[in-house]
Amino acid sequence: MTEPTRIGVTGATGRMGREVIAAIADREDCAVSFAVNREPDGETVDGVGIEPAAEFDSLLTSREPDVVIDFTGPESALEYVQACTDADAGDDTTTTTAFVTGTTGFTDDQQAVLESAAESIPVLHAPNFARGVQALVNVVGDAVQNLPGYDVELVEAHHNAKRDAPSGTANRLLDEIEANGEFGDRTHGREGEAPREEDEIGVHAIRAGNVTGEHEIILAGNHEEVRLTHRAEDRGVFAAGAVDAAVWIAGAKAGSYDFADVIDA
Ligand SMILES: NC(=O)C1=CN([C@@H]2O[C@H](COP(=O)(O)OP(=O)(O)OC[C@H]3O[C@@H](n4cnc5c(N)ncnc54)[C@H](OP(=O)(O)O)[C@@H]3O)[C@@H](O)[C@H]2O)C=CC1
Ligand SMILES: O=C(O)C1=N[C@H](C(=O)O)C[C@H](O)C1
Repeated sequence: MTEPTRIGVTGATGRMGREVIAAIADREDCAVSFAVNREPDGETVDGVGIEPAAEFDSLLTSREPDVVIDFTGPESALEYVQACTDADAGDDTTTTTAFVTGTTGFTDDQQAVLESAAESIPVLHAPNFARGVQALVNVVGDAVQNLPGYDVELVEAHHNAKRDAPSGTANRLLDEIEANGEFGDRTHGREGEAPREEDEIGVHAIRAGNVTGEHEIILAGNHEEVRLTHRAEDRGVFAAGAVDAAVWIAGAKAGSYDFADVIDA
């Protein structure tokens, strides 16, 4: 039997960190190597002790995880990926720790830092680890191409503690929409007196209560309407996808990967 993939978990007591630890516990092909947060208070998550994030670098060298799963924030994700690249000697003397991040809200510059880390270690970034969202990404371009001139609006809804808007998933879907049609500006929310521009894409971010994550693309014209909707019912769906990605990427070549690579493998 092959050795289980050893996974380091950041943001371990966050909404997603907890789900990731639970998802790892559900499987036999992987195990938690260590789990960190910034201010551990002796708490455990599913029996896993939480260690100080300040010790992340030394945990990388002492525990040698195959991969780190990160759901934190853009700045911290970059600090963690940098630590993984720094710990990698680029030869056989150290274990290369791959980096899987589901963190969203990166600026273009921050995204570039993630890309440059991928020159020395395997890095997989996905704004959404639900397989249904990947299916939605795959079909939305076709829908747009088949309905030229239709109005396109995107509505996403999340819990009231989410920081970034629009969501990372919304931005990914918008990129796909724009790559498949002739569009003008993205209009974030709408107010005032003028009707919508024919070619604008309306983008609406709802933040309320405990909503796990919903994305809907509306294509409307010619006295008809198509709605493509994904609704996550439980954060476990994201965690399961991230752990699939971690097991898949362990031992991969340095490079930049996304969740489609995992699904297509
Ligand atoms: N790709 C996907 O499928 C999904 C992506 N996400 C994304 O994952 C990220 C986290 O979401 P969620 O779990 O809901 O958020 P939470 O706020 O619940 O948890 C994030 C954790 O990250 C840590 N953290 C935040 N900022 C920093 C920092 N500057 N330095 C170090 N650690 C930090 C905190 O942990 P502590 O302070 O304890 O160390 C916090 O508990 C978001 O970007 C979200 O959009 C969410 C769901 C699915
Ligand atoms: O913050 C969240 O909760 C989520 N964030 C991701 C995003 O920004 O797209 C994915 C999911 O919708 C949940």
